[in-house]
Amino acid sequence: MTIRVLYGTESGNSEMIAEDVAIVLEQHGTVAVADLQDTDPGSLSPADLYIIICSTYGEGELPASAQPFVDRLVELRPQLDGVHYAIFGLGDSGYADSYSKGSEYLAARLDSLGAVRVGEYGRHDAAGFDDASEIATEWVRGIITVRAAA
Ligand SMILES: Cc1cc2nc3c(=O)[nH]c(=O)nc-3n(C[C@H](O)[C@H](O)[C@H](O)COP(=O)(O)O)c2cc1C
Repeated sequence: MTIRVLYGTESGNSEMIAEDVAIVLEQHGTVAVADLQDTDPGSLSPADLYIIICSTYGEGELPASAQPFVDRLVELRPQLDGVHYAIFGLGDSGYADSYSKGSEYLAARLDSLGAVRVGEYGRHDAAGFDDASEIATEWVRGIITVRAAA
């Protein structure tokens, strides 16, 4: 199994978080980090575990680097039964009507194709004072615990 950390970003925060999360995950196996825009939705495999880090932009939209992945996902509609993923959404609750909607949209598309979400939905709210990296690395340790117990 490879743990594949996929990020969708507009201004780079999710990429930084993906790199930090990958350092934690490297203690648990083989890890590969990739931008969602370089990922083929048809390549998602039940043999791997996907850790998705994705922000929200515009008014509840996907960030630029996640958009082509989701467009392809909607077009191809690959069968994702048995594909396990965990997701961490970066957002800002100051955008009250669209808080974290971009990552939620991505998760909903994966779910609709049969993928199985693992563990808690991770979140970082830029309106608060929490350090995104600390929140995300703690969250991903929880994901590993949940997977190990499965
Ligand atoms: C122009 C702009 C629009 C944004 N729109 C939203 C939004 O609708 N909902 C939300 O939860 N966060 C929104 N955000 C906050 C971003 O998701 C947050 O800053 C995040 O950390 C950016 O991560 P990234 O650099 O990986 O794209 C917006 C930020 C900017 C600058």
